[in-house]
Amino acid sequence: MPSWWRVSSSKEAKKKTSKDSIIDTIRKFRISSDKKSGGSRRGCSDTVSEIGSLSRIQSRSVSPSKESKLVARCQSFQERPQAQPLPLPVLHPSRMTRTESGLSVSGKQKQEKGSKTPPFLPLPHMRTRPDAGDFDGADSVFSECYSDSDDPPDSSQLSPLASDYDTGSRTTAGSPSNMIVKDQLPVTKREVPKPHDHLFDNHISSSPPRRKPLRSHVPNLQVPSHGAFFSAPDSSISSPSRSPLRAFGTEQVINSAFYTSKPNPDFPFLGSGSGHCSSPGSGQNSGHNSMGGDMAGLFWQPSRGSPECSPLPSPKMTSPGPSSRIHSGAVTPLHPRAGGGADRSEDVKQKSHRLPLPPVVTISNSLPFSQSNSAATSPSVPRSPGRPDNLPSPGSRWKKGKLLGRGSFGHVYVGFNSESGEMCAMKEVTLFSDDAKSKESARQLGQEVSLLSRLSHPNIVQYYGSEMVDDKLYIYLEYVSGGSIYKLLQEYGQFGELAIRSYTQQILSGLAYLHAKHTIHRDIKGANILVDPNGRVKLADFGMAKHITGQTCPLSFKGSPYWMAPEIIKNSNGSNLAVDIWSLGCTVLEMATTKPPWSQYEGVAALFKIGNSKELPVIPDHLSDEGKDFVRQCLQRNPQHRPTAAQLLDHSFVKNAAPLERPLLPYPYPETSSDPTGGIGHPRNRQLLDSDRLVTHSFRASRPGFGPSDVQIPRNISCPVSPIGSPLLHSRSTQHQHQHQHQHVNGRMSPSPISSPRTTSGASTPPVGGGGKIPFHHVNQSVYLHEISKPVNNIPDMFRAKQSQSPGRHFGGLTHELLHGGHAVLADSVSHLLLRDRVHFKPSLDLNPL
Ligand SMILES: Nc1ncnc2c1ncn2[C@@H]1O[C@H](COP(=O)(O)OP(=O)(O)OP(=O)(O)O)[C@@H](O)[C@H]1O
Repeated sequence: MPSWWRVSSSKEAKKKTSKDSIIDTIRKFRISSDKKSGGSRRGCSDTVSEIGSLSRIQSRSVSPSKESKLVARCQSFQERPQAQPLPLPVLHPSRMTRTESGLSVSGKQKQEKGSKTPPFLPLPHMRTRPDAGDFDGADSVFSECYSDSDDPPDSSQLSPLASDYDTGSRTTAGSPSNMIVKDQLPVTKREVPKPHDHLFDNHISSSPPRRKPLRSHVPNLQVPSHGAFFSAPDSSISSPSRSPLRAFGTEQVINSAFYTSKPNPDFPFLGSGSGHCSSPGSGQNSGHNSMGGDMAGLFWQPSRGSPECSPLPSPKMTSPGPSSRIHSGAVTPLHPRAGGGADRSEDVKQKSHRLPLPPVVTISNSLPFSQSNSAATSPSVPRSPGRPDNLPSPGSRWKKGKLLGRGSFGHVYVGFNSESGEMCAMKEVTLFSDDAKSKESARQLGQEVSLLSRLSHPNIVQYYGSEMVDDKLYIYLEYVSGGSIYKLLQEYGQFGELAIRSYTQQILSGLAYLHAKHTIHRDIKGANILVDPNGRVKLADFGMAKHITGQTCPLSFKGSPYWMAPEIIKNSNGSNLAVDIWSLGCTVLEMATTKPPWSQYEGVAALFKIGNSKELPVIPDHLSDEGKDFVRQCLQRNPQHRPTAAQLLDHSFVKNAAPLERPLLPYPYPETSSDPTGGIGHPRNRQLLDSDRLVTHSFRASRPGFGPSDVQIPRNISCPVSPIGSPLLHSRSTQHQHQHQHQHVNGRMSPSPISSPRTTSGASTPPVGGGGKIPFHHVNQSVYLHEISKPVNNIPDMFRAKQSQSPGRHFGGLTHELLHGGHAVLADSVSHLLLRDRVHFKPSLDLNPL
């Protein structure tokens, strides 16, 4: 590893050569480790994270001053052994230990010495939550450059500290207006912070960073009626502001930050220490390597075994690892448990003690959301009759089970409803009211929730709802038990082409849907893609997602280095949506080789290669010609030349991808179903099948990879939420219903793990009026995919029930939004449906959203 790539604390930087000093400065760009990916950032999420506790014993604790040693982990991928089929090698504990002073990494530890590697995984990015006062970017793993205009900060409201690591723009989503906390419960004045002092105010208190549970400060938090923290469309998510980082092209980075020993005065984050760069979504805990602006995360981290259990310490601190992410502005919310003391591997946990008790329901009837959006939850708003105060919220019925993983925001557990037998994934985030990081965490979470609450697609992890319990925020999500692609790669090695084709097709389906809603994921990579036991893929981690108002807008310097599109690095304008396509191409290579492209390069070198090089990454020979072409299509440096997700669905590489799921129901299934909600056999589902074909995209590309329009067998049709209700559903001929029905059943109707008969992922969605319309232009017609404005059927019954009891309330507030907010989208099938049945469409259907 190049000596220049050493990472050191700010203090040590002074003693270093000018070159190293620059590097330290670059660190402040903060590459947050990815959340889940075992890689880096959050590192090791999943159960591995817990295992990490054990690994810690072996890992060496490194004080911040020894951060430079962390660099050892940032080796080129080439130096690292390929992932082995067996899990143990991968699960090599990473040599990282999290201590009060920071993460310790035993450098290139003996991953190669797998045989000697203890069976325990390394500690995930367990990071001790630093005091605000300690937030000196250099040593802070969380720091993340806030470059994204998504979150334009109100500098006037930021304390020195806050502004310190909110160098960039701070999202307005977290603006006071959107984060008004209502004190609904009697509290002493001392306990109730002034509006401007409140965590959820957009104001960042300048008072000393005392860490008090949010609850102590905010007895009741308001939640928007729609349930989301913020309204995605209205939030700053789509803010055009530019991230400070954006001003840097690769060249700029090199010239200004890397090769220059002086911090660039134009970019505070470079010289002000990384303290300003804290990424809430950076997921240091998950091991995802995401860039929050800290270049320190620019390394491909070999994984111990799973992204969630990323061998890498926090990507931010060390390397971005497979899951390293660059958050251009987030503040990393460290979980109190980030210290690692409480985290243990799942196995260990099960052996050592019982699972955590279900969340205690001291329900605050509100969440830290915008008052403006929380009319329903406002004290002034009459509560639903039949719902007494303090009645346990729907979510409270979930009992917290085993730890699934660790993210930058907190921990994710299995949630189980002993009454209904349903399961979900519970993301537990402890919020504090007195520091900027908590505020930023809330903002980021709100952004993610806001987006997720409006999405409903079989290939996107479904959001169920959220609630505040004491000082903890619980976000309930669809439980995807298979882990991430990254984790699977680390545990079982590269995928076979069949799996790659299937997964890619599903990812594309999710992306097509997402893009149709003018939303960019911005962090597509193996670590953020979950897989269920049936091989169904679900896009997850929308912490960096962004809703855009137009086709293009300034690109934020966010993402995970190795998966980051060149236009982002070069700070050039382009189609935002195209960045996901680039990342998809990288993910395909990741699935084929276990590593992302250019992983042989480190840090800045990798960014430079990606941003300035004209060459294509190495495409493995074992990949079919179709696969190679697909990758080339995705990795076209000019974003305008990249096909859209919808178009790629017609690429021969994925077009005929065979479904991996096992048939769930016998065929033929009942013509009718007694299930009023529209079970799998419900007529509505047959309509859904029809809709699948109706929405068929007849895109015919001239490119080699885009084959003729064969009669396609719908894949991945098991839609948690069917597009029923869409006008399209009724326009299709019924002649193919049975055929589709059959295909549907045999191919994709398996229910998601959390689905009850009613909530089966294949359940249909009740017909609803079109809320938002997602227009698609066709040469001869415009097809509108209407958003579902009625409850989606893949929501656990408990939420459904509550919703009926207290429409508009949040505890369920978010759920409510999902159920009634009118944001669930019908276009769930847009993805795989596009491009299928060309018989009904003319060839030039342009699925690009307006
Ligand atoms: N819906 C889910 N089903 C199963 N496991 C999940 C689910 N969501 C998350 N996990 C697990 O929890 C880990 C952490 O989740 P996640 O990354 O979403 O947390 P986070 O706090 O949002 O982190 P970040 O935003 O930094 O990426 C993941 O790596 C994954 O292993």
